[in-house]
Amino acid sequence: MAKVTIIGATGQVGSYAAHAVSQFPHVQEMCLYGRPGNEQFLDGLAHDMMDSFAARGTNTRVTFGTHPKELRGSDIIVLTSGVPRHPDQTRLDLALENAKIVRHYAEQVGRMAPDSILLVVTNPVDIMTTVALKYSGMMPHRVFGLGTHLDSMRLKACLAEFFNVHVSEVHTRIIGEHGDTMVPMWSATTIGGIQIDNMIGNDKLPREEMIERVKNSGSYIIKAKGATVFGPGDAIATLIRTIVEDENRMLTVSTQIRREIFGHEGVCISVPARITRGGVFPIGVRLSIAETAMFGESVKVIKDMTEKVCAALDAELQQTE
Ligand SMILES: NC(=O)c1ccc[n+]([C@@H]2O[C@H](COP(=O)([O-])OP(=O)(O)OC[C@H]3O[C@@H](n4cnc5c(N)ncnc54)[C@H](O)[C@@H]3O)[C@@H](O)[C@H]2O)c1
Ligand SMILES: O=C(O)C[C@H](O)C(=O)O
Repeated sequence: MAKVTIIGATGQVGSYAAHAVSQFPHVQEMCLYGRPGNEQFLDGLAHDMMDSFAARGTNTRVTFGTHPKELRGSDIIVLTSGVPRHPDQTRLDLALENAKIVRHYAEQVGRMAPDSILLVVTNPVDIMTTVALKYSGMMPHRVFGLGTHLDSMRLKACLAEFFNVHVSEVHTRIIGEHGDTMVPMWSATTIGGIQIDNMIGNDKLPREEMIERVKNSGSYIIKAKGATVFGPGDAIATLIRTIVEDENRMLTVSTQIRREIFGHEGVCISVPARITRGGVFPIGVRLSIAETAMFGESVKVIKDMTEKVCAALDAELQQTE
């Protein structure tokens, strides 16, 4: 049984994720957490969710609050607080502003629930995962980001459509940045268990266009309806279910990588990882030459921005001391 807390529960992604996660029988308590001043909204959200649970026959207890003590006893915390991008912005444009918000909550989590597992959703998610890891002081296997799990699902949907099969027949993953330098792992892509290069019709697969569609999916949806909600919310729910039910699945999430298995270190970036009730553990894999080069590019983009952001946060802290 688990207590799951959503920080940023008043937001679009936070509120939908809270509802989606509450359906799992192992989730005993769902705590809706937000900034002071948002109590009335959180109260309303809790009541609305309880009505839904009565209709669905869900037994999860809903609590809410804005005081850091609410974080105590959490097994899993999902951090969704932060500003979302406008259609003309990139995710990286949000880095400095959101890093301050993530640092604030990471410090609270580190103090109140250091043994929990912290899932970071706030964008740019890879950089925010490093910020959360640094300022929470938690163990690396206990802090991870949604990363390219959502992008992998988006590619999966494109491939299912192209080959006209059920999505569950498609296995694929995108590694690297949740952003423009993401790296499709065609070498790990199968349809009904058959390596994609062996599928008849594969020569007509518009690979470049598909990856462009995945890269632009977030901004396309934001332009059309203001925010991406169901995609990220259900991607979050899958990860939480994997942890609470100790499924030991191998998914692609942002986690701190180690030089000995990836040749790079000092960043959180998406790689295949084993996800259990005990945390998230990156798995070393052999990449093709092209994938290795693209992954190196992705590491560089994330590393440069992470260093800038952490330097700015440290400078700000020194000024206030
Ligand atoms: N990683 C992903 O795949 C993914 C997917 C969707 C959204 N996101 C990111 O999640 C974040 C939230 O998106 P959303 O659509 O729910 O936005 P939203 O505007 O609906 O919600 C923002 C939430 O953050 C809180 N917040 C905003 N500024 C704050 C501050 N200064 N201090 C404390 N809390 C603050 C708000 O109260 C609210 O709860 C954004 O950064 C967005 O880019 C990431
Ligand atoms: O694109 C965004 O800004 C939101 C999120 O990262 C997404 O990919 O849906």
